[in-house]
Amino acid sequence: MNVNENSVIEVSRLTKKYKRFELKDVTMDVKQGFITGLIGANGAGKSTLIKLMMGMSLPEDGNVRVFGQEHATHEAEIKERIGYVADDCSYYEHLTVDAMRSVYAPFYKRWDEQQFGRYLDRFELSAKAKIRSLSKGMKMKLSLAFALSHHADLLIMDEPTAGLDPVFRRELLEILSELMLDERMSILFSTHITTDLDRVADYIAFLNRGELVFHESKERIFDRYAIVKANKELLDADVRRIFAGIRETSSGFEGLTGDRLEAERLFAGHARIERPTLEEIMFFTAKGVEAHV
Ligand SMILES: Nc1ncnc2c1ncn2[C@@H]1O[C@H](COP(=O)(O)OP(=O)(O)OP(=O)(O)O)[C@@H](O)[C@H]1O
Repeated sequence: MNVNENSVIEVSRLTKKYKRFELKDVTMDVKQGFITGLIGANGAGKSTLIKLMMGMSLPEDGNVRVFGQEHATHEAEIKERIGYVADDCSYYEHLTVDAMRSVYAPFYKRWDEQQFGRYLDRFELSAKAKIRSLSKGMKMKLSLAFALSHHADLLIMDEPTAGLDPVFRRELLEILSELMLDERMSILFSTHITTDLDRVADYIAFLNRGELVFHESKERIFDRYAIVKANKELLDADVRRIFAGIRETSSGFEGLTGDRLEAERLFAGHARIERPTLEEIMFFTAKGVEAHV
């Protein structure tokens, strides 16, 4: 596979099988200098994909390159350059924040003690606090402080906003925007709170039941997708085929299409055609065309 100069992560035809779940044939990249949001409902496979990207689990098929290299041969160099926030934020609970720092810091050549101190202050975390005494949100902040204190080139966060109050969620998004002022920085974060991405993401990758539905720039997604609202009589078999998901009511229907131009042609003057939110794209795609409400 050719290494794309502009991608920090490239995954190609990635497949991972669990007993009751399969991540199927996923090909995508994470572009350097941009924020990529990974969206999908609970259980869609976001953490599975991130763990494969991190080299923490091995695929049945396909391959992963980070900074153009493979984990099998360059694990230490790759890890050094990634700031990782896991979904479970697992630490040695009996340690203090400071003791945890002395376990964590030696793994990173570019560990920056002052930077870590600044983040602890910013997040109002005490170095003396026992980790077990921290709330879920505070542990997430601590995890972020660690991830941001070794001058990583790539930040990967698995559901960083889950369990956080709206004030800190907004602060996190501000931090991400600050980080992006360094144009070499790249960020991938997964979330099912899609409103977080409306503001900051440049690219969106959408996983549904283990399959990549799209990976495109946010502008392109909103150009391409549309919600059509019309009377039920217009919903014949021919029309159904343009929808990724349909919600029917007693008199009308709402449908999501990935082909706005085709919808405008078919429904000219007979339907309302609106711009969907990411949440609506997720909802309708997960429901599919057979859904009735
Ligand atoms: N180690 C494992 N063994 C077996 N099944 C697993 C394992 N890890 C994940 N799964 C299953 O794979 C599916 C996808 O899980 P995953 O955690 O990747 O989803 P997710 O999109 O991150 O969901 P959430 O938003 O709930 O965290 C789930 O059905 C989960 O039960």
